[in-house]
Order: sequence, then structure tokens, then C-alpha cells
Amino acid sequence: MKSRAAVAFGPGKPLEIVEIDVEPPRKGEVLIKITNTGVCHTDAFTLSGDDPEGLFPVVLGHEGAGIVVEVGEGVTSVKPGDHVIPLYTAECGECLFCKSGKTNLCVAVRATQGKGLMPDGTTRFSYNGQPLYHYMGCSTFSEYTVVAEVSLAKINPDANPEHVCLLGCGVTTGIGAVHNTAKVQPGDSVAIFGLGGIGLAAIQGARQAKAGRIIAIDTNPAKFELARTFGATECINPKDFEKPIHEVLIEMTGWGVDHTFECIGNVNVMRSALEAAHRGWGQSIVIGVAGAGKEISTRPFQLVTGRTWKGSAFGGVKGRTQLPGMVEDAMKGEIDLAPFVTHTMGLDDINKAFDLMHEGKSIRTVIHY
Ligand SMILES: NC(=O)C1=CN([C@@H]2O[C@H](COP(=O)(O)OP(=O)(O)OC[C@H]3O[C@@H](n4cnc5c(N)ncnc54)[C@H](O)[C@@H]3O)[C@@H](O)[C@H]2O)C=CC1
Ligand SMILES: N[C@@H](CCC(=O)N[C@@H](CSC=O)C(=O)NCC(=O)O)C(=O)O
Repeated sequence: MKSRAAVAFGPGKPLEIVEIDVEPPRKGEVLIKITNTGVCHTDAFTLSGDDPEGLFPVVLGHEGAGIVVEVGEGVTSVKPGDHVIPLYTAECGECLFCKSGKTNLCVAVRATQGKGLMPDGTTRFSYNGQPLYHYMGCSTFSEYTVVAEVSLAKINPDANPEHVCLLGCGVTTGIGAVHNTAKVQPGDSVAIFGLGGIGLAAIQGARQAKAGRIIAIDTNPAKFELARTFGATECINPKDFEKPIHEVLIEMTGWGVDHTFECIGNVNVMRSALEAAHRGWGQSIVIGVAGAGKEISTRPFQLVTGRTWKGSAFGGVKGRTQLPGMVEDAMKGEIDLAPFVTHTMGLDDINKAFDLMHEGKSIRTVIHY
């Protein structure tokens, strides 16, 4: 079939809106009509060429919501007409990782997904006969996309897709990192570096966890108003201080912060976030994505004196079993999604969404088809 899509033909190039060919779903696959998709910084990361798994030409997008059109052989968990959210972290329920009870990092389709292909090692997308790669197992920048059955969460059909698409990545990542990865407890102090979609979601999660001080940090003070709305108790701009931000935070808190979250993708900030963590028990959660070759470093003494450094993917959330409940929470108002949607636009304008993000003028732009 034919599908309108925003295709990245090369790193650093604007997306081109073209009509691509989409093959039918094969065994264990599902054809979806995407209704809405967010534009996340990770899309920009891959488009920049910094992603070691970045392949071109590719249909990007991984923060979407849609409706099942057709299912391939053997698919039983969804049927045509079902409302779904594609998952860039699948949940097969059978692999070592799904069965471990320790992680959400399912590996069922991760290897082929990282090569921009479907589980059988082939692509369903082409343009004028030229194969196009899939992206993060989702490719929500195509109106019609094919994903693996294990990469789909079936959700309440009454949910607003313009909002719940954000549970496909950013909001789930931030909220989940607080509850699942850090396990923030009532009264704990929290510092969140970077107030984009992920950082603001982490603030919302910290408020849900009844954290004490919630210190929001960004070099763009325009982000502070929304941070306060979500529950930040203090907002600080590193540019306002002569000394390093971790020294500022230690002065503010005495011995450091119980939990810090890096929601930027800057390895230098990751170091600051660790070194701002509380002596003896503080933990720093890396959420931000940094490009190939980037490494983090700190003195071993920082760890010897009780700090823990860990990472979080998709907020530790198991998408097929847990995302439907988060959609219900959003429908009950227990997760506030509307404030994240600062812009909406049609697919033809998707390059403006990237510009707005880079200019710091948006939190999430949601594309509608
Ligand atoms: N681990 C995971 O599962 C996921 C990771 N990510 C990653 O999380 C990061 C954040 O994503 P978004 O919120 O969409 O990005 P964004 O670009 O919307 O927000 C980043 C924020 O950091 C601020 N910032 C930049 N440099 C700073 C500095 N030196 N100090 C303080 N603030 C600074 C910017 O002003 C902006 O407000 C990205 O690296 C993205 O790739 C995104 C989704 C899931
Ligand atoms: N291909 C990238 C992967 C970067 C990364 O860490 N991705 C996050 C999700 S970011 C979503 O917006 C993640 O959850 N990774 C887990 C995984 O299985 O990839 C690179 O190689 O840098």
C-alpha cells in the first residue's frame, strides 16, 4: 500500500514528505495506521548522525499512537480496530530479560531493530524501489507502519491519541525513572537536570512520589514556569552561578541530593548530576542519550563515598503489561499529559517541530495525520 511519510534520506538533512510503499505485515507483525506522533529529542539525535545505530534512508518516529489495520499470521493479542501504542522497548514475556523480573529490556526484537529491520531481517518500507530502514521498531513518522506484535501495547480506545502518544516515550520515561528506577520515597530530595519532555515528566513523577525538595535545573529559564506547574520546588539556571552546578546543589542541600536525574544527554552534566548526589546514599539516574564515543567519568572516590550511578530505559516500564494502565491513569487525570503538548501540526510541517525543539520553544510537538 501507499503511505505518506517523513523520510530522513541522510544525516543532518531535513525530512522529506513523500509517498512510500508499505508491504503487508508478515508472521507476527501488525500494520497500524498512526493517528498522532510526538517528536522526541532522540529522533533528532539519530537524525544528527550521532547515533551509532543510525541508518539512512529511514522512517524515524517512536512516540506514537494508532489503530490496527491488519494483522499477520499468528497474531492473537490485537485485531483490526484496536487502539495501540508502538513500543521501542518490546515485551515478549519469554526472553531471559522479560522473565528476570529485574528489567524491562526485552531482547526479542532488539537485534534486528537496531539494524533498522523487522524480526526476519527485512524491511517493509521502500520508496521508488529503494529500501527504507525502520526506526526503533516503530517508525511513527509514516502514516502506515508495520511493527512486531511484541512491540505493541493495546490501549483504551477512548483515550485521546494526541496526548497518550506521549506515553510511547517521553512521559513514561520520566515518570517511570522516578518510580521504577530510582524508587523515590516520600520526603526524598530530587534534582532534575534538563526540563524537556523527559525532565518535566520526572518532576511530575517526583510529585506523585511525594518527594520533598524537587530542584529543577535548566539553562533555558523559559522552562521554569512549566517545571513549577508540575511540582518543582526550586528552579535554578547553571549560567547564573560562577561555581559548578554540583557545588551549588551541595551548598543548597548540605550533603547533596538523594536522587538526581540527567535528562539531557550531556556527559559533563551526567558527571555533575552524580557528584551532586548525597554522600553515603545518593543515586544518579542517567536518562539522556549521548552519541558514539561519548563517555562518562568521575573520580572513584565519588562512588567509594556511597554514590550510585545507574541508567534508565523507557522508565523501566514493561510496555505491553504496564502502559495500558498508565493510559487509564492519564484518562483519570492522575498523569497530566496536556501541558506537554505545546504545539500540534500536520506531517508536512514536521521539520518545524525539530526547529522548535532545537530553539527551546517547545516541549512536545504532536504531529497529526
Ligand atoms: N533513556 C530513555 O529511555 C530515553 C532517553 N531520552 C533522551 O533524554 C534526553 C532528553 O530528551 P527530551 O526531554 O526530549 O530533550 P529536550 O531537548 O526537549 O530537553 C533537554 C533540555 O535540557 C536543557 N539543557 C541543555 N543543556 C543543558 C545543560 N548543560 N544544563 C541544564 N539544562 C540543559 C535544554 O534547555 C532542554 O530544556 C535526550 O538525550 C533524549 O535522547 C529520551 C527518551 C527516552
Ligand atoms: N541507538 C542508540 C540508543 C540510544 C538509547 O539509549 N536509547 C534509549 C531510548 S531513547 C528514546 O527516546 C533506550 O531505551 N535504549 C535501550 C535500548 O534497548 O536501546 C544508541 O546506540 O546510542
